[in-house]
Amino acid sequence: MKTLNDFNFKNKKALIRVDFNVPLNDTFEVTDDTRIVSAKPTIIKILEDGGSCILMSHLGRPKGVQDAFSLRHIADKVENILGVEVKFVDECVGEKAETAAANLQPGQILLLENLRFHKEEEAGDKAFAEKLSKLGDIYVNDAFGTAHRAHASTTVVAQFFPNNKCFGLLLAQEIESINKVLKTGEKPVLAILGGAKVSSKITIIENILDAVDHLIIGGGMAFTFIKAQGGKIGNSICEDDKQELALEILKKAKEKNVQVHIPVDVIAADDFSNDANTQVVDITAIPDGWEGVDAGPKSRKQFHEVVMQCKTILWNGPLGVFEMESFAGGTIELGNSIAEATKNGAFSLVGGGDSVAAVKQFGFENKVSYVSTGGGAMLESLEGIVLPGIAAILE
Ligand SMILES: Nc1ncnc2c1ncn2[C@@H]1O[C@H](COP(=O)(O)OP(=O)(O)O)[C@@H](O)[C@H]1O
Ligand SMILES: O=C(OP(=O)(O)O)[C@H](O)COP(=O)(O)O
Repeated sequence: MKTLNDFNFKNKKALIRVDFNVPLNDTFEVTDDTRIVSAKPTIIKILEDGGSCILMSHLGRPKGVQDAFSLRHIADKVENILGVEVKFVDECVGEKAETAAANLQPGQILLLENLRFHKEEEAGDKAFAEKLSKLGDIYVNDAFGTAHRAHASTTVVAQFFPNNKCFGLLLAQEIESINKVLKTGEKPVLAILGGAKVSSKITIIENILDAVDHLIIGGGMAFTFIKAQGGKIGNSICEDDKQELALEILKKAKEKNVQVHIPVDVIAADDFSNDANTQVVDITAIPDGWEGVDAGPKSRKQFHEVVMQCKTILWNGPLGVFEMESFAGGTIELGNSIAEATKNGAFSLVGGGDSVAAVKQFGFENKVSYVSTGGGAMLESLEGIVLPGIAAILE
């Protein structure tokens, strides 16, 4: 696996795919700069070698050229974080971009305009990728968050650098942390899957059964499993067409000696609002008109005990509707348990858009071993798929 450290960038132009798809507010300020900060080590290493950096990224999902999605909005923020002047060019291919890249001197940084202003980017167009490739001498992919997309800049462009392509430090670190869970994780290994996207996560459960000793199925995910086993779930969220698969997963887990932990009690609410009436009920007997919105006290205790026994912990998906203060308790307690286990030496990996938001909101960011910069990308990796952006470097 070629990484940045296998190259010396002296007098070389690095064409770096970063994922600067960061959230912006109404006045175009970056509200979460994690992805920019995470790309810094790669950029600095190249500059310190005596090379220059051409940064390319998408931002959002624009339809054609839309100023609201211009990377110009984040250029100052990038400059600020890197501590080096960032030149911006309002194109990513063609004469203007090529001239700007050609004029770049060692130690300088150029930020290209949003790749998705060209439909060829998402189409994985070869001619477009070739135009991008003209800008640099060495291709570096450091965009883990977009590694599950087979786009021109993440995948196709690599073929124009057969001997001059490598992973950036962030991407290498992300791969390593996923491997720590799936391949080399110290036992017992625990996966905690919560949240709401049952259909997109249920395939992940199947895939990771070989890698884990314990599995916690919490949050909105739990109800499909409870209903499939004959429990009464009231108005709780459920994906009826996945019930059979849920039973199959429980059967497979048993065959593979994976211990599955599903909440035994829940906080049920009579309305999907922060000030709904609530009661703690058995998860298999939720009254009609009520829905499970957070883990109950017995479940929290049960999960704490499981977490504390495990040496490798993967967490994706909150245990309740954490966006509402009244239903954040289960997620916070789980975060505390994982923080405590990590302090005692466990390796913990958290990923997923909402899970990472929860981790940051409740201050666990520095108390877990690794917070992934990818949502979809991390989930797809856990399904055992070699992501196209990663495969393109390995080929
Ligand atoms: N019991 C529940 N009922 C309804 N929604 C839930 C429940 N538990 C968690 N959720 C919701 O799940 C969402 C996050 O799920 P998901 O998108 O699968 O997680 P991630 O983005 O971390 O992968 C949150 O918005 C949260 O409110
Ligand atoms: O934010 C991203 O993905 P994520 O929301 O799954 O973490 C990536 O930048 C990919 O963006 P896309 O889902 O528009 O291809």
